[in-house]
Amino acid sequence: MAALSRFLSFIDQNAGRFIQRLADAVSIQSISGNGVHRQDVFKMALWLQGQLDTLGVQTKSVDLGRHVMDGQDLPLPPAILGRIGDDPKKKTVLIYGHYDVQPAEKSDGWDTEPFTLVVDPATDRLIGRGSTDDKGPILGWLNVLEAHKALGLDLPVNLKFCFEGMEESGSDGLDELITSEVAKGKDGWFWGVDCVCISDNYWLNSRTPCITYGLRGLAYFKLTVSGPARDLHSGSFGRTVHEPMTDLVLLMSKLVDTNGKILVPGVDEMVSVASQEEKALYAQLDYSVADVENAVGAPIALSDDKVEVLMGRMRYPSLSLHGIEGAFYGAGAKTVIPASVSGKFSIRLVPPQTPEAVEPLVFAYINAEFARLNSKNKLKIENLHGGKPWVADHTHWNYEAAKRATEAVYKQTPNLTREGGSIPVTLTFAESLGVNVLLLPMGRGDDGAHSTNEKLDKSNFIEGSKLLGTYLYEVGAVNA
Ligand SMILES: NCC(=O)N[C@@H](Cc1c[nH]cn1)C(=O)O
Ligand SMILES: [Zn+2]
Ligand SMILES: [Zn+2]
Repeated sequence: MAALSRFLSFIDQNAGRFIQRLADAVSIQSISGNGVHRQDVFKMALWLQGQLDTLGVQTKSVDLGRHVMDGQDLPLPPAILGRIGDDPKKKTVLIYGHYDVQPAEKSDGWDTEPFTLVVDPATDRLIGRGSTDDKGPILGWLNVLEAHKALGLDLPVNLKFCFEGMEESGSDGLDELITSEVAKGKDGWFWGVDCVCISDNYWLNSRTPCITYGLRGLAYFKLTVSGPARDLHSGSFGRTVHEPMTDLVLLMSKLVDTNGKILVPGVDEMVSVASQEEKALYAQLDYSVADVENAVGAPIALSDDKVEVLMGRMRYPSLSLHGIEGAFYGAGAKTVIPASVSGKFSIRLVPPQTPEAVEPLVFAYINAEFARLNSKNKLKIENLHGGKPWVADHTHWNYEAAKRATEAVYKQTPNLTREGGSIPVTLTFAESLGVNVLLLPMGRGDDGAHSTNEKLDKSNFIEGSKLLGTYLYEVGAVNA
């Protein structure tokens, strides 16, 4: 049997063990967004490095220094770099993924314990935090490596790996590592890379695989309004002082309208209007308004027009309000006037927008709106983190290889998409290595990444592992 067929059979035969390995990974609470779980992120890094070592990958754990998060000085989780194979006749593919996850508590509304992988026998879903974002895809690469090692097969390409533990919280330290390695030339870890593959996004729906050539960028803001020296009794001080929460809610209400239009002057206007030709590309995609409503679990799409909905996700910027720190949110009816409250919101950016171009518009607008309130409270605006949008050449051989692999595994033509989310390091790889970057997702559009009951369908994990391996064979066969 040819190498590829043996690889594919091995994945099917070992599905049970692969799911158990995913359960082991999910059980490590590698939440990067707070200090409480930082040691778990380190534990996850060690676990991942151990797996790669066992599978014959030469690895190194790179210390990325320290950073301050919510006033706490914390060690940054390491980048786990790896390489296997150095045959000059073969192409070299760089794989990126992240081993950190978003926070999750059962009380958020999960039906099961978030860090215990549950295999639902009724739906064949693998439910748990990180199952689809991004532990499932990372383990897909481990499955490919294990199959080749166990079968004594040579990999069709040389592989390099870069796995980070801070993606969900701004990728601190990673850009510096990549640029310093690139500056070392032939001695750098990324020397000789021909293309990059990232599996860290989702199909548009739950039936059609896709390959992705664009990501939105991000500018994340924190808006703090403070007044009294301490929290106040609303009976004693209501209507006697300027209340921070009132000011903050008024400011937050002026950022975006209920149809998604961004109200910060100049932000929406930076983006060109789509031509009829471009709209035709969105019309071709296998997608419907029902797909978005199914993914979010309610009939709340902003438009009945599929093209408008798709462009809202892929082609236009969006502004979302995320939360208010310091506000009363518990059960009961506490009659407090909070002394200081911070609103969090972010803008997803598309070309030609950049965080640097958008930030002054946001600051100027909010300062002007705050001045109109004639409040004696104090306002502070911070830009917490951000990243530029990215668009790739989808006619490149890297995309052609991914398309052939998808057709071979799924017997379907993939949707060619731009993703609404952000992976800031993508642009760093594209610019500093000067090579083509491809996004090859494993999970479906209804996986609920970042949400409650996050899942990866078993078939997506298993067929997705086959896809990643088949893609490597297709790259190995390219003559460019
Ligand atoms: N799977 C990619 C992803 O979820 N990226 C995050 C990145 C991010 C930035 N700040 C917080 N998270 C995203 O929200 O798009
Ligand atoms: Zn991710
Ligand atoms: Zn994520």
